[in-house]
Amino acid sequence: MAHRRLTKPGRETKDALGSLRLQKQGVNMPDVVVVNNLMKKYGQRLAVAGLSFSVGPGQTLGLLGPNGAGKTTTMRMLMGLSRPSSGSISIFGIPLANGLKQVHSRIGVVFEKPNLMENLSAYQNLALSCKLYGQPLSRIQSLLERMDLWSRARDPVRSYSKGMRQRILIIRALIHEPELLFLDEPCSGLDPVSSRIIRDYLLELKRGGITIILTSHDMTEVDELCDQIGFINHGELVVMAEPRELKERFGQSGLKVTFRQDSQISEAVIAPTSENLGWLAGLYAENRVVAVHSMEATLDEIFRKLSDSKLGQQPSDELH
Ligand SMILES: Nc1ncnc2c1ncn2[C@@H]1O[C@H](COP(=O)(O)OP(=O)(O)OP(=O)(O)O)[C@@H](O)[C@H]1O
Repeated sequence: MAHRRLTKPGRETKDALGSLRLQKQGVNMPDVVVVNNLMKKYGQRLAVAGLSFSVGPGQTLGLLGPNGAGKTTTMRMLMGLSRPSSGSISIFGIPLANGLKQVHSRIGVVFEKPNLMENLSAYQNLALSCKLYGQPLSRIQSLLERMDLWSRARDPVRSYSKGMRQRILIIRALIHEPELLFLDEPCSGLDPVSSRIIRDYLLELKRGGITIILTSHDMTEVDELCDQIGFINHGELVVMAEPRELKERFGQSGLKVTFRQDSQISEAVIAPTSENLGWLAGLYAENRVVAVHSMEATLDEIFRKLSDSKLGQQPSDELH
């Protein structure tokens, strides 16, 4: 099933699709989320130390960082579940300090902990959400089919696996066709099949123009889904950039060289320095090269680099 455009009927063509068209034509649309100098203290502990960033319409931002970096604390403040110690958040141009009421119907939230009604079936859980948001029950079947769960729709949620629960949570967050979706580690601990179903669905939503903010430890997921990556360490935003830009700036591309050594085949991964290229030229001259493959820097490698505390303390204007 093709997911319907994630805006209220009637606004569909004018707002969301129109916005995307305008973006493509180079007309700047207002940011969906604007975060300014956001801080959160737990007693003396500074969990979030002054984050500022914005997310444009239709963008997917991934918040990355090591354990304890402040990602979930940031998400909880964005979701309106936790009050910032200082700083501000505005969503659709409306300050969150005024309460969630004005933006509630336009955002979808997937909490880090499943909070489904265990004794009810997936269908009943989703029917409750439909009633809450004034949505027709007819939406449920197509969403469950899309997430490959229709055959289990009448089973109680307590009999579901973790991956199935997660898919239900995502459907529930989308039942009212929000324009902005928050996901805290959407595929954490899921098998590749469940992760694939969820990621494919998120990619489909992206194509429909939804704005997404997610946290993740999975670099493949972030690389595939995110237009921007915000790397947080010690509660600070170390860098905010496109995945491609991160790889160019912080990654080290390399060459994998397969060559003959004595009567054996050996492999070496080398950085493209002049010394290494000289060594490679020598191998070519001796007709010992079997294959050379270029290797792109991975986000995993960059994650390790950025988690380094010294890099985390670089002045922000060098990195932003
Ligand atoms: N309710 C709380 N009370 C006290 N300290 C907290 C609370 N919640 C989080 N913290 C602290 O705030 C800091 C940031 O935690 P947070 O959960 O935001 O990190 P994270 O980046 O989401 O980590 P992870 O990747 O492990 O989920 C940590 O030092 C954590 O111990």
